[in-house]
Amino acid sequence: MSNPSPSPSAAPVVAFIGGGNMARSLIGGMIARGAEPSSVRVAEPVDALRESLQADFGVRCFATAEEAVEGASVWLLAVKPQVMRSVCNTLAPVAQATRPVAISVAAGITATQLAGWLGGDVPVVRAMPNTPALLGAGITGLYPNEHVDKDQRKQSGELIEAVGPVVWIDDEAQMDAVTAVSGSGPAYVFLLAEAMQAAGEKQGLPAETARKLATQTLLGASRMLTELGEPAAELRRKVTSPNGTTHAAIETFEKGGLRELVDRAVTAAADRGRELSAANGD
Ligand SMILES: NC(=O)C1=CN([C@@H]2O[C@H](COP(=O)(O)OP(=O)(O)OC[C@H]3O[C@@H](n4cnc5c(N)ncnc54)[C@H](O)[C@@H]3O)[C@@H](O)[C@H]2O)C=CC1
Ligand SMILES: O=C(O)[C@@H]1CCC=N1
Repeated sequence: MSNPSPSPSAAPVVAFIGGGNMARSLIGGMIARGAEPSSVRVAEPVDALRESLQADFGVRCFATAEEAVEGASVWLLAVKPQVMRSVCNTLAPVAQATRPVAISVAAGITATQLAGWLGGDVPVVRAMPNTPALLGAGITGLYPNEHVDKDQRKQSGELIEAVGPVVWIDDEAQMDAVTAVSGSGPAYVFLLAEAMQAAGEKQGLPAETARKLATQTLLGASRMLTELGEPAAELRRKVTSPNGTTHAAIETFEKGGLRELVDRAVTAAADRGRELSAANGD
């Protein structure tokens, strides 16, 4: 009997350079959504990380970037910004010979820096995903440089869409704002969860009860935000009875300067992105 399904070889071979937290989230999301493990190759120097990626997802892992990129038309650069330059320099001869599209998730490192470090004129897509990608619930900002053609743009978008929606950014300078809002954003929510749990415990709740109440509340509120299509301010208004309990809490947040504090935190993250770029040179 003939097999009508398309051959797995139709999917591009993707080489991840770096197999840490972000790569794990992306790989986990891709595999859970049907990517063929044999089409994913990972370079990761840490033995334990290679072993766990191989065991958890069935992907092929290598100790060096040069081995991982063999036969890959898409490279996903997922190392720390501080080591990106040396990793790209190592791969430059292969990039020039094989002309892959290089997708970088590194905060702050610009497309011009990446293309230059890879030997010049390389198609580069800057991507800023976030760790909920692991559950297919990520959001990713994407910026293509001038060497990315229509097919590569489509291919990059489809690859990342496996782990959540994408937004294309026209002005690369805005990638630092994307990083500060959604790239780092999950950590802000986790901090809020920690604070709500601790406050609940201080009010006398057992730790596990406080954790359940805080986390399920964040889940439910996030679902309302994403599924009901109502503005956050309107949803907040509906919880807040005049002179009720929520009113007392919200007034405390407002008087304590929560909005200004969030603004300062997001500005600090965006500034740090720009510093990372400057610190790593041309
Ligand atoms: N963690 C997050 O929420 C997000 C991270 N990012 C970006 O993702 C990148 C990676 O961040 P994380 O995954 O959090 O860091 P991580 O430290 O968990 O992962 C980086 C991995 O790269 C490996 N590595 C170091 N040198 C290497 C080399 N020469 N070849 C191959 N692998 C090498 C390290 O052993 C490490 O496992 C960063 O550039 C960061 O800006 C972007 C969006 C969100
Ligand atoms: O903290 C960082 O620098 C990375 C980029 C966005 C999330 N984590």
